[in-house]
Amino acid sequence: MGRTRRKRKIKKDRDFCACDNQEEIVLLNSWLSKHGMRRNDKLSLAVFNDTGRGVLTKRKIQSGEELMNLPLNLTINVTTILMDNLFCKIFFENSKRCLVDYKQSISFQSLMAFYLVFLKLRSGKTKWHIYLESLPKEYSVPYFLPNDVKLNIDNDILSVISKQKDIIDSSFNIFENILLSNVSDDSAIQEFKSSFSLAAYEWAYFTVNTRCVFMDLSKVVDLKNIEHSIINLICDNTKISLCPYLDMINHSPNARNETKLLVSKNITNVNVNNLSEQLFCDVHFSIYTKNDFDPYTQVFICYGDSHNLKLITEYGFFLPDNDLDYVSFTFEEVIAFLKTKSIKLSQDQISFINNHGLRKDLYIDCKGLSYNFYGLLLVVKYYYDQSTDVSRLIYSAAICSHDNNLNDIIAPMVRTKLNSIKESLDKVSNINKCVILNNCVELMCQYVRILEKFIKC
Ligand SMILES: C[S@@+](CC[C@H](N)C(=O)[O-])C[C@H]1O[C@@H](n2cnc3c(N)ncnc32)[C@H](O)[C@@H]1O
Repeated sequence: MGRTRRKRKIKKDRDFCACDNQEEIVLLNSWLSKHGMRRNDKLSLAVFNDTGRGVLTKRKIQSGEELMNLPLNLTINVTTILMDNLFCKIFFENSKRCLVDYKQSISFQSLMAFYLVFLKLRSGKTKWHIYLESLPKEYSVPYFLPNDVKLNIDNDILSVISKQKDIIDSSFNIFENILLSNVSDDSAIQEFKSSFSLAAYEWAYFTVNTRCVFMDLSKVVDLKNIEHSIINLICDNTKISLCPYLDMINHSPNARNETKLLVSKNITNVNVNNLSEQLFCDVHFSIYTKNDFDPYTQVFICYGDSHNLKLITEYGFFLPDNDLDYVSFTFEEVIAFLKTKSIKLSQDQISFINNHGLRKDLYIDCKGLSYNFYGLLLVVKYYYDQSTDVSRLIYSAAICSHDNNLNDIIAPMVRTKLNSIKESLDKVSNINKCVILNNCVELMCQYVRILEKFIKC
């Protein structure tokens, strides 16, 4: 094949379509360079067939290369919120003593989401406008599934959605109340008060959920002496940040990368009252890869070791053949099943189970029973067996965790779960598929494979 034909063939086989010419990306790129972002010049944005929008390298990247480097001022982090006086007025110009009444009552993620809704409403009046316009308009997490579709998806997925809903609803209510008791006559805050909605907050919550990166600023900023700051509202830590462009990189479980905070001047432990934009021009957030990437392939980072239940419910995507997937059972479910087989555990057995922490982490994965599930069943089967030392068996369970006698005890329960997942799959097969539902179906099929393999063993 000649050079030109080879080039043409490579182009034809490509699994992506460049998107650097789209208006919002052109604007994003020039906004980023204007504000001092330095990025590896091999990188550009593209839409990939399998993963959607992501980062492409046009030339070979080698392990150890920096992918990009952002001045702290170009990321939305805890200091950005603290320095935004108008936003802070929401809490300070208030008939309620917000810092006292709502002390440690919201997560930092919720506050970030509230701040994003505020920025979004301010549109062209803040420097973040172009960045916000480049964000996805919607997210493919099951949280957004219609209620009638939710009826037939797996319980594990439903339980995550319900926890997300609790957090979102309760923090939304707190922010609504804070806005109601705000007394500022600033027109921007007035406008925000009348337009703050659950739909906007949900979008912002999942923007933060799917795009934030870990960023520890505790060496640079003093986040301990915070009596009069809105950090008082936070019940967890503030170590997450939104990083434009860096948040365009998709996940691969095989990727390895590291981030660093590069501080060129002597900036340490700055008091939250002395923060200034200027100060942080000299602090940069850098990410470099520990992988090699071939020309015209996608550059990935790893968001952390994750099973598909987490990837689907928190990020809205699915990885095929994910060995980390498992089907979980609750202790109560197992006990109820044993009762149907006339197996009732004695008080001694229950105490042994509690003392050895065997009530939790009961699951089956592609390798079989989890360590705790194996241990629990050992207690069920051998606790009163004179010839067996259950404690010793549990400690050697990590090495020897296959015992058909144990698997047989719970086989009927596993079969019932398997059949119920299959029934749900049958029901959803009649519904028009969307990306979200497809992801849920993929996970349920993965559960079926895991349970079928267990029963066959
Ligand atoms: C940090 S953002 C990455 C950029 C994003 N694709 C975009 O267009 O803005 C994370 C989101 O990208 C998508 N994503 C990341 N890794 C993926 C993968 N391996 N396969 C499919 N989608 C992925 C998911 O929607 C996830 O919530």
